[in-house]
Amino acid sequence: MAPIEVTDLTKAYGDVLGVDSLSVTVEKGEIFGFLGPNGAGKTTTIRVLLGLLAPTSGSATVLGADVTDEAALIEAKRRIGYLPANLGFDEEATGERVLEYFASIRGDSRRDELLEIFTPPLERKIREYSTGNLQMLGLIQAFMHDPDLVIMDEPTAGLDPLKQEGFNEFIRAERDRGTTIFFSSHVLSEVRRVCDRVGILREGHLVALEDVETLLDRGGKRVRVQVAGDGTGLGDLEGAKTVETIGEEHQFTYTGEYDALLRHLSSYELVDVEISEPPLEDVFMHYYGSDVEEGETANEGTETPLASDTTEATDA
Ligand SMILES: Nc1ncnc2c1ncn2[C@@H]1O[C@H](COP(=O)(O)OP(=O)(O)OP(=O)(O)O)[C@@H](O)[C@H]1O
Repeated sequence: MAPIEVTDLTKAYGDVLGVDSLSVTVEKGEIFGFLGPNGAGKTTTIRVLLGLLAPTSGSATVLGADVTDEAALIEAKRRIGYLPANLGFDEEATGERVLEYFASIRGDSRRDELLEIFTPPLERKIREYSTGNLQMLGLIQAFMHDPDLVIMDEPTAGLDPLKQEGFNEFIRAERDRGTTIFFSSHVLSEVRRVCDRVGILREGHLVALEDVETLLDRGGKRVRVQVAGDGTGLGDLEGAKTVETIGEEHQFTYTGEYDALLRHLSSYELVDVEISEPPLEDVFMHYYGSDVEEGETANEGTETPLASDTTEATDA
């Protein structure tokens, strides 16, 4: 049985469907990114998987335990790590005390190793912690008992770029040891760097389930061309979108075959051609279409938040 199996899962909050008929399976030893804008249903799914919310219909299992079977779930949770969106640690406790508390429940065989990667100030009280330090403490508690499955809600929120890279390297190494990792994000670039597969959630529905390469392919390639003389008609090609001319350079996003592109370009006198990975916002537009507002997209190479708010909804 796969570490996470979700079948036709629906969670209703009164009239609002947090998740609607969601089916997804996460295989052993993969990093699975659960991507979606605010309100898509990511936190709802995660909370159902941890037994913190009861499904309205459908089913879900984690490490073979039905999430509605309390005894089985308690047993399974010994081998699960969880990083919630809101950590809720005791404000008056020190970081050290928080880790001791979790160690007493589940163990801490990998604590020292984790403290070399993530460096929260353990002697300080939680109320003095910065967002990034709190997140690092949360990551340590999620991994320190050497779980088989780790479920994380927005794990890199608040981490600086260096720590984010440390996190990426760490979870790749964990995956290589056979750990299964499931995490939610609204940042495409983060998911693209580390995940094997991605599920894209929108308004409670799974709108895509892809490996990362396919996800990027669907966004197309970015083509930049400079020609000697007149470039009229450069973007008139099936599969070419968002054609624009900036100075001497013609740019477009291309989702067709290379052959057709090269044949088309060869009819011009080319000065320079660059074909690169799609800007993240093109991938984003492919899946989210009209929901994207202008201010929510970013330039290539920068993070593309689906939205800026990462607050976790509370239970009904
Ligand atoms: N306690 C609640 N009561 C009523 N509606 C809720 C509750 N929690 C979530 N919802 C609704 O369920 C839907 C899914 O919310 P959820 O928090 O799961 O989304 P999310 O993808 O995690 O969003 P975010 O990125 O903002 O954390 C939203 O429409 C939300 O308003």
